[in-house]
Amino acid sequence: MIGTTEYGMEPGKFRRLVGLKGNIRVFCRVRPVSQEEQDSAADAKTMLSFDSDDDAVLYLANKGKMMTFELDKVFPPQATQQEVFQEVQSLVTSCIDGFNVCIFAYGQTGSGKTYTMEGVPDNPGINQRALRLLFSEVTEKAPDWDYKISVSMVEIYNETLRNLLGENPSDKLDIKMNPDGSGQLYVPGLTEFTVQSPEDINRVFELGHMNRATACTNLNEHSSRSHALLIITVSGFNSATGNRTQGKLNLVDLAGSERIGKSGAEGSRLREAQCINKSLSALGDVINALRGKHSHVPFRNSRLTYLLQDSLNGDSKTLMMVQVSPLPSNMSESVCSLKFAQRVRSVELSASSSSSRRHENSSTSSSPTHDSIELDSPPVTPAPLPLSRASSAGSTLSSTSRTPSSSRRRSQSQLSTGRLKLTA
Ligand SMILES: Nc1ncnc2c1ncn2[C@@H]1O[C@H](COP(=O)(O)OP(=O)(O)OP(=O)(O)O)[C@@H](O)[C@H]1O
Repeated sequence: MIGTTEYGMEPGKFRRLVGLKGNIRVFCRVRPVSQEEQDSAADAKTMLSFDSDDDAVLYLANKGKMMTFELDKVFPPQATQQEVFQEVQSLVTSCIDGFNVCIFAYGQTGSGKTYTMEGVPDNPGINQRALRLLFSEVTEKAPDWDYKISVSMVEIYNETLRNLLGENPSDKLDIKMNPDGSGQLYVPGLTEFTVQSPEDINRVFELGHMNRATACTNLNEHSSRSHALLIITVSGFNSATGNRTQGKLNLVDLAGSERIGKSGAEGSRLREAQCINKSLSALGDVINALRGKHSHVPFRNSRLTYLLQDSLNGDSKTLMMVQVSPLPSNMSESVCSLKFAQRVRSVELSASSSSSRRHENSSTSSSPTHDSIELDSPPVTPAPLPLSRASSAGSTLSSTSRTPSSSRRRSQSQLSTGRLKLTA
């Protein structure tokens, strides 16, 4: 039945889905029509509709045809920030158990990526809610475990990395292979802040926002054309057993995905669009190669995929939040985004049979039934605030612990030491 859905879902349904390791899940969020858009009657009528019986389906009326998109979850315009976060929070907290997690917001400019990830001051998005939840989880009393939460913020603009929590955010960062022969990658000079209080969380976001704004004349335009990454590392140490864990949560607000042809870009705009195209294509290629179990995964084809290498690999968990504008004038971009989302999701289906994918069963998640499914390139086109800065050795949070879910907890021999380490 087609109609605006009642927001909500079968309890526990997605809990099982997000528990799957090594898989990619695809959610879609449709942003509301703004007051301004409503006032301009020409572009106010949405072509999208929802299924009140199935919260994973989106319908789109396009050129007289009704297109159906099946995803893992569709959030209608009335979905709140809290409701969206509720559906991702078990993914977020799995990094306390040692998992690497990536959540990407993908979609054309103005489709709501930043609203979903960053949010607005009085209604924060996934980034802030995630950091607050992780902080409160690890500060819960539990014997024996001590945790450290450290945070980095990076922007990738025209294939250049900027250190948004650094003293000199204009400095360009590089990704390098560790010379110790460990095969690990690291980013020399990347700032990691140890979060020790809720106030630190506020400061992190204020500083990151201010540093992002300082190097550009128009923050909105600039943020549309760059990727913003919040990287949260949670390290645990059990003083009774000597076990160590380390998990990483990467929250990524991708650059706008509009196509170059449509935007008619020239000069520096064309270069920006080409860089965006390159990195979004590289992301698609990496997902394709990983799920197809290709012998070579082209992580090095873009800074974005190179930086996220250890969080896309192996038994990491990935969620793509595809953002869609409800306006008819954005329909062709919405179709492109949704088709890309379906392809990403169909790649996931190769990793577990459709009959088993709604049940937690890690053995199916890593045994693809197809060798490879082609994934096309996605469509393209002030002074710092004082903050408790981590030393290069990293300071631990005092008396922070939580009962570990020991069956899923992975021991690791090394803690991050102020440099972001990536497994090659
Ligand atoms: N779910 C929502 N509820 C209310 N307002 C929203 C929602 N999603 C987006 N908006 C508003 O729509 C506008 C565009 O959203 P946003 O800036 O997040 O888009 P974007 O995809 O990040 O764009 P860009 O790629 O240019 O950064 C903003 O004014 C934002 O506040």
